[in-house]
Amino acid sequence: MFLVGLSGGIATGKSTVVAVLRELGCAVIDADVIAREVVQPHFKAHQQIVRYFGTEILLENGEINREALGNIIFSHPEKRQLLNSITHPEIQKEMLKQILKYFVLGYRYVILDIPLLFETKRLTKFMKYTVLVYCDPPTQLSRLMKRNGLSQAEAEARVASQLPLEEKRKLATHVIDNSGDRESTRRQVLRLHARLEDSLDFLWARLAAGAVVAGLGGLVYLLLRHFIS
Ligand SMILES: CC(C)(COP(=O)(O)OP(=O)(O)OC[C@H]1O[C@@H](n2cnc3c(N)ncnc32)[C@H](O)[C@@H]1O)[C@@H](O)C(=O)NCCC(=O)NCCS
Ligand SMILES: Nc1ncnc2c1ncn2[C@@H]1O[C@H](COP(=O)(O)OP(=O)(O)OP(=O)(O)O)[C@@H](O)[C@H]1O
Repeated sequence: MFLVGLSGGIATGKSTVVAVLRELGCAVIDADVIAREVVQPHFKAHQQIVRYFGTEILLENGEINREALGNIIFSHPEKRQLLNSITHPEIQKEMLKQILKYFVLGYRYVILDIPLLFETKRLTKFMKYTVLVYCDPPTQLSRLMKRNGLSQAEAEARVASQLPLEEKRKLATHVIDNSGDRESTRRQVLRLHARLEDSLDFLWARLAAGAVVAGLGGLVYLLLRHFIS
């Protein structure tokens, strides 16, 4: 089994790409979804967030007010660091559990959608491939402003809280450019999927070649033993 890391910048289109991969039957683990689960009331991370950020970041029902917490952490790097140090270990534990589940179910590769994959450098070494969902910076900004109802300054602060896309581009093994329409992105995802499947055939071919070499070696050994004795 191998792992494929999928990342991007904020609002560059990771979820849009993941929707197509899921349609194609791929196993995908979404770090943003897990990040929402691990901060539900009664979880350890929830208590720690309230301890450090105060009850003013809670909604009336006790859940985290994500908008309020976002406004704080995207404009204060040290508070963002603190939130990351609370949530990231919990997110990674849950991701590991889900990887094991897919392994047991017999999936041959799992795609991990991790927004901060390239920022959290030690994670990339577990990935056979890394996919960057890219879109040009003006498009990224306008999609983010529109989707989250943010001002230009607010959207820029969120983009600036991550490694620049051009840096991530250099680190990724594959790039999907989502600057165009959804159809163009879909075609690129289909190509990526075909490559992942080909790479599986390649792995099986290597395993088969290994088995043949081992078999031949065994045969030569038996023949030698027979003729020598
Ligand atoms: C700050 C929070 C409350 C904002 O919640 P909200 O529902 O508005 O956004 P959502 O969770 O859907 O995230 C949207 C995008 O914001 C970006 N983002 C989220 N957290 C961070 C962060 N700590 N640093 C940089 N970018 C981030 C990612 O690109 C992500 O895809 C939330 O993102 C959060 O709890 N973040 C900390 C956990 C984290 O690092 N999540 C990212 C996945 S590992
Ligand atoms: N090719 C496209 N054409 C037009 N709009 C798009 C396209 N791709 C994505 N969008 C829109 O841009 C916004 C961001 O896309 P999406 O939610 O897929 O990004 P994301 O990277 O998953 O975001 P996040 O960083 O919040 O996780 C959404 O409102 C989505 O509908």
